[in-house]
Amino acid sequence: FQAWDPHCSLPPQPKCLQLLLRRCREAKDCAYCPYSRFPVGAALLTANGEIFSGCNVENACYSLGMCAERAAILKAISEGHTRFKAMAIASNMSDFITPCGACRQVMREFGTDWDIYLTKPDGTYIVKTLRELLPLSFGPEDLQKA
Ligand SMILES: O=c1ccn([C@H]2C[C@H](O)[C@@H](CO)O2)c(=O)[nH]1
Ligand SMILES: [Zn+2]
Repeated sequence: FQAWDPHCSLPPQPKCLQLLLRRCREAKDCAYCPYSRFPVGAALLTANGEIFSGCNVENACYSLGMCAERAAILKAISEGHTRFKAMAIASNMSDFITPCGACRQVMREFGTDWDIYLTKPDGTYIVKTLRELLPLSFGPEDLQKA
């Protein structure tokens, strides 16, 4: 199922964006977070128009918990997708949810000019590029500079 026209380089169109926003809210409802009771959902739009979602998955060994954003990226990579257009993130917080530093770095591995939609439960959102979320970042290209 193609959620979005892969030949178009513009941001997700309204219909696709609504789907991306819905998919991150649905993923949040799957969160396994008995320790923090802080459910998060993410939905990742690939360059060919597919959506991969993820939720946070915690563990009795607290440090082994995984964030929703990385769960979505790991699912997409594992199914052969490495080019991403956008990610939407949802939580139950009254403010816009914003990804942790570890997730920003993992997102950055796959480019700096894709869009991250930070949402609130009331359905409002703000959009930031990865470059805005992680300025002066270190990435794969930098390894060639030594
Ligand atoms: O952007 C975020 C912020 C937090 N969490 C998770 C990690 C942990 O399971 C819980 C509380 O930090 O929320 C995410 O998945 N994504
Ligand atoms: Zn994170």
